[in-house]
Amino acid sequence: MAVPSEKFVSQSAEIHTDHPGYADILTSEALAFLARLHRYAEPRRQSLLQARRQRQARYDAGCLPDFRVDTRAIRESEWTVAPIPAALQDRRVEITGPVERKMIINALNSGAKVFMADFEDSSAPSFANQLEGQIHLRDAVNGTLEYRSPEGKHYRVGSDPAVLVVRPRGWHLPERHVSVDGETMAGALVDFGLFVFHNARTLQARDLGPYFYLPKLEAMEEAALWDEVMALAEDELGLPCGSMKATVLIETLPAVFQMHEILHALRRRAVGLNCGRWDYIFSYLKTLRGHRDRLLPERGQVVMTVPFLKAYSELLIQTCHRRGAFAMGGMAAQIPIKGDDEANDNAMAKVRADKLREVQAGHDGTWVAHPALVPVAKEIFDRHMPSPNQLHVRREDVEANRDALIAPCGGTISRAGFDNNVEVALRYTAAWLEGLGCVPIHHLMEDAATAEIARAQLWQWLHHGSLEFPDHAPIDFAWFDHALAAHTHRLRESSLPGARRADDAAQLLATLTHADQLGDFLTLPAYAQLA
Ligand SMILES: CC(=O)SCCNC(=O)CCNC(=O)[C@H](O)C(C)(C)COP(=O)(O)OP(=O)(O)OC[C@H]1O[C@@H](n2cnc3c(N)ncnc32)[C@H](O)[C@@H]1OP(=O)(O)O
Ligand SMILES: O=CC(=O)O
Ligand SMILES: [Mg+2]
Repeated sequence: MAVPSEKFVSQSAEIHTDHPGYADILTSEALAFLARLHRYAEPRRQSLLQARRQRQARYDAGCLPDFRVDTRAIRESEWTVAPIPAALQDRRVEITGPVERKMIINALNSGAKVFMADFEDSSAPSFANQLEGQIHLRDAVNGTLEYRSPEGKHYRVGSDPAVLVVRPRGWHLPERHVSVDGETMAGALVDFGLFVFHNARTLQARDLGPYFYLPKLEAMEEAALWDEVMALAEDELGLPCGSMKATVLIETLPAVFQMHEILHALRRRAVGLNCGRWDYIFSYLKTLRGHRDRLLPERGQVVMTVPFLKAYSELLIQTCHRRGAFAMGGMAAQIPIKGDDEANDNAMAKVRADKLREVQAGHDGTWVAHPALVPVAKEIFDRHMPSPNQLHVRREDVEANRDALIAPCGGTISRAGFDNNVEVALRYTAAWLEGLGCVPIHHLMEDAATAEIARAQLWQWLHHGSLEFPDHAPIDFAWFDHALAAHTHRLRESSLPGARRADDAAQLLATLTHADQLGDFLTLPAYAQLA
């Protein structure tokens, strides 16, 4: 049913929506709060994004990332993060997922210690998705979240739910439906601002946060801006300073060289760092896009035991534990496979091996993508981590070695690996344009980060030229164009997620892959086409 467009105006914050149900999220007080956050943070956000571009220009000109000289004192002096709240002391298994009503209930009831409600990698940020997510989270915090499926199954949050941690969008993404003083707001501040405005006091009254995961940071100054935004919000909402807590995803290559600095910038509220391995691999590709000697092989070969990823995860553990913060592991891409026991056993064995590596290396917890994986990961962490965390594992054997962190990664590019990247990038982008931020493809969880790897690898392999498949056939644009046309046809004719947007996704992928420069984010041009 068509509903009239509503327009809310409050102290220069303007929002357009066709859904009357958003009125109790987009109250004039909430919009005024968003406007204050925007005015405080926007000039700095813009200059931080500019600093990213300047850094990348230096890498493109041949420089390699390294530890900072000007922040040596932070790395070398002794300090720790502020005490960590009781609710976050044991994070052995964290489930992540989009902010969809049924999935939130399932995640909260999954037996995981933490649920990361995701406005980021697993969300296609249509205004409807983001605002409905806010409604669902508000209902979850108020204890009223329920869902009745079309089959009549009734979903309700149980008595011992996971602790809620929210991941807003990264600093780079705009929210074009919200403007202040004629400027488009940052998606990050809209997600963060609406969540804290509606829930912070309720959570605080229950000694439960608000708690956040902060994605895609590249520098300590970006962490400092988050710290100040949270301090401003605490002040505005009457919360004690430092009551909002943050776990930072170390998922960009520049950030791995500033882990102490990032924790230091957030030290009154930092509780840990997380190995966001998929964006980290994407960032390795993007940061080193001009360096032919650092091409990556096909995605299946870039596993956590290759030298540059092993060095990253071990240095993260050492850094966190020296500072009294938790070192969270990351996401294995395997999900349960229905109707094929052998394939499912193999997938579960891969998840188990990944979690065993993490707990034995010293991680304090890990991520899973699906409720059926909670007991799998929990069993491993329970067996190898009897205490709530392993802050005592100091990993003093680990060396902060720049060359190890950017070590080239040997391997091959098979036709199947190339073809899989075309299929994943296409199908994910098409599903995203339909409003789905996470989809299973060939029994793997695919989200924005994994799709970024797929399309960045295609660009890298094609633009560095003279690469060959193992049978010596050239890896060239003719092969790419042919594979893209074949997958687009197949998707368009299917009933898979993304079928309706197959052609739009194909056009976007072709443009990005043929472009002279590797685009910063797939989701930026795609956002222009998202409803
Ligand atoms: C790189 C990163 O950033 S990783 C973090 C971001 N990525 C994620 O969070 C991944 C989240 N996972 C998902 O979205 C899903 O698991 C998918 C898309 C991969 C697979 O979803 P589906 O195909 O629906 O899985 P499946 O059919 O097996 O689901 C079975 C049940 O589990 C539920 N479920 C699946 N994944 C989740 C989850 N992450 N959280 C809560 N519930 C879930 C389904 O809703 C379904 O519930 P129901 O039985 O009550 O109907
Ligand atoms: O956000 C997590 C990642 O792996 O990327
Ligand atoms: Mg990520």
